[in-house]
Amino acid sequence: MKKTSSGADKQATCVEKEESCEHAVEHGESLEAVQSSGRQAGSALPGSQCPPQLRLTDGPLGASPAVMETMGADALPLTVNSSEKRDVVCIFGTGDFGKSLGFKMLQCGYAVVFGSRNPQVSSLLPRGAEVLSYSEGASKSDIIILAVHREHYNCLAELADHLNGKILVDVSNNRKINQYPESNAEYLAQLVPGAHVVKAFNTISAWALQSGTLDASRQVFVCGDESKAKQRVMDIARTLGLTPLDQGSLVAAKEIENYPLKLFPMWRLPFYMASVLCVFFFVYCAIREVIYPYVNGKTDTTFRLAVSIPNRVFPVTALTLLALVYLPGVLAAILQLYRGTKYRRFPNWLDHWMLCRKQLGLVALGFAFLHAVYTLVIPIRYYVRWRLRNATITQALANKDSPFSTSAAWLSDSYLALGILGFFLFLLLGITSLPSVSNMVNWREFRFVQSKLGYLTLVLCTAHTLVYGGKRFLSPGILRWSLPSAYILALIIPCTVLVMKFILILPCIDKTLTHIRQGWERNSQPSKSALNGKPDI
Ligand SMILES: NC(=O)C1=CN([C@@H]2O[C@H](COP(=O)(O)OP(=O)(O)OC[C@H]3O[C@@H](n4cnc5c(N)ncnc54)[C@H](OP(=O)(O)O)[C@@H]3O)[C@@H](O)[C@H]2O)C=CC1
Ligand SMILES: [Cu+2]
Repeated sequence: MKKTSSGADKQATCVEKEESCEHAVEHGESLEAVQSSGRQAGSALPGSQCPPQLRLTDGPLGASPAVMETMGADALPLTVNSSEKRDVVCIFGTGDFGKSLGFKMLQCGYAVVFGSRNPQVSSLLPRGAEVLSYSEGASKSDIIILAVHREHYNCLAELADHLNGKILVDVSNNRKINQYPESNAEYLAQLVPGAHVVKAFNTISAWALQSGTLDASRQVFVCGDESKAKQRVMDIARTLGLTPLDQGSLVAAKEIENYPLKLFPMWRLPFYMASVLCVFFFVYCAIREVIYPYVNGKTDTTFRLAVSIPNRVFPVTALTLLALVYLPGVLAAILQLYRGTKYRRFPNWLDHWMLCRKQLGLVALGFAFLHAVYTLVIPIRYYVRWRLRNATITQALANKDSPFSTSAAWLSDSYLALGILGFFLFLLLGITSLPSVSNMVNWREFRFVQSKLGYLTLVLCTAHTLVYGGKRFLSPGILRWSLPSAYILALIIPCTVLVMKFILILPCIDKTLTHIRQGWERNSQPSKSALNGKPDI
């Protein structure tokens, strides 16, 4: 989310955020959907990738004596047509990032001029690039990419005259989060006030640019105060086959600089929730299925710790996590109904929870997958084969046969069918949330899959667990030390979510909620806090 400084801006951001949340809540899907529509808008245009491979034999600026060695045979620059006039881009700094970016730009048809402290000794630069001093390089282009560390920006103050009116692209990163009071881009803007500073490319690694493995990091977050300058940088990013995302004014640079330093920010909460659930259910099942039999009958059932108990913990965790994907949407809807307006911020914890729903869903899918694998090995387990054999022998010795029970067959088959269908839809949800797939579907399709199919998955998986309980469900015999089976606990959150959702879609409640989401407010007086831009919570 864009960082803004003024109160009015803050309000705009707040409303914008709630708009997104509102959509998300309305349809119960992940906010990723909201982001995905932005992604689509900013995604690389078809055909904006590097042009067909035609070798450049000579730089557009003429082969200067400073043209350096090649970066290897496969690193030869490729371009459209050497006779075509190409944009000239200047890169300051001939380090790892400068070289890799220059190489990629040459490949994509740009003319590249490097600015270096020592143009004569810079080596291993891509063929076709010219190397000049900083001031000479700056005079060749009106767009200059600074592939230099922030610590060395002070030398740019001397070049201020050469940089006036130019677009300066800051690509720098820091070693620590919030290392300096102001962002590197803002610091640069202070050093060279006459230039238009744009922050971009800091989330792309030099290695990815050079090796072409850009799958993981195609997104380029761009921010700057001058919109034309920003547009030009975004055009360059598109031409390089990247996906530029406009993050607003230069104030956003601080957040953009922190991105590469954050380790899985959106995955932390899902992993934390999953770990807590796993540990809790593992200990719970161990008490019921290992410690209880030992205390009561001195039976050693520790072997259950390897397969039986994990195969209880995984499905129970998967189902609880899946319900936790849909719980914040329901809570947000209730909050909006209670407040009678959508123009108030959700509490931070709810906001954060909403934002990591996609990750929560994917972690849940991982556990569901483990449950499927563990279930497949059940027939080859020694314990299971031993029990089957024993039951058969006992029956044979007693000369008895067990009558076929249609209801038991129905229960077992419905349990399996619900599980298989639930898992299939779960997989479908996971696949459609991948950026490569979500970029291919439109906003309506994405919403349909993540919301309608999502709830259907939750219904099927909850039903799968209910049928598993079957007739034993409420029999007191399944209590051990008054503890019910883990699957009964696992049903609490999913059933609560489904009941709440069911109430929310009742016509009378749904109508009010839809009104609120369309901007209607119960108290017609505008909220004071909404006017001065302060969050309510
Ligand atoms: N490496 C990466 O994967 C990424 C790097 N970045 C950012 O790109 C910038 C450059 O990184 P990288 O190329 O890895 O760094 P390097 O250390 O490899 O290169 C930095 C370059 O800065 C120039 N420079 C200018 N003034 C000085 C000085 N006083 N002392 C030393 N060097 C100076 C040098 O070029 P010359 O000798 O030609 O003047 C040097 O080669 C950094 O801000 C970094 O945060 C961003 C994303 C990824
Ligand atoms: Cu199951």
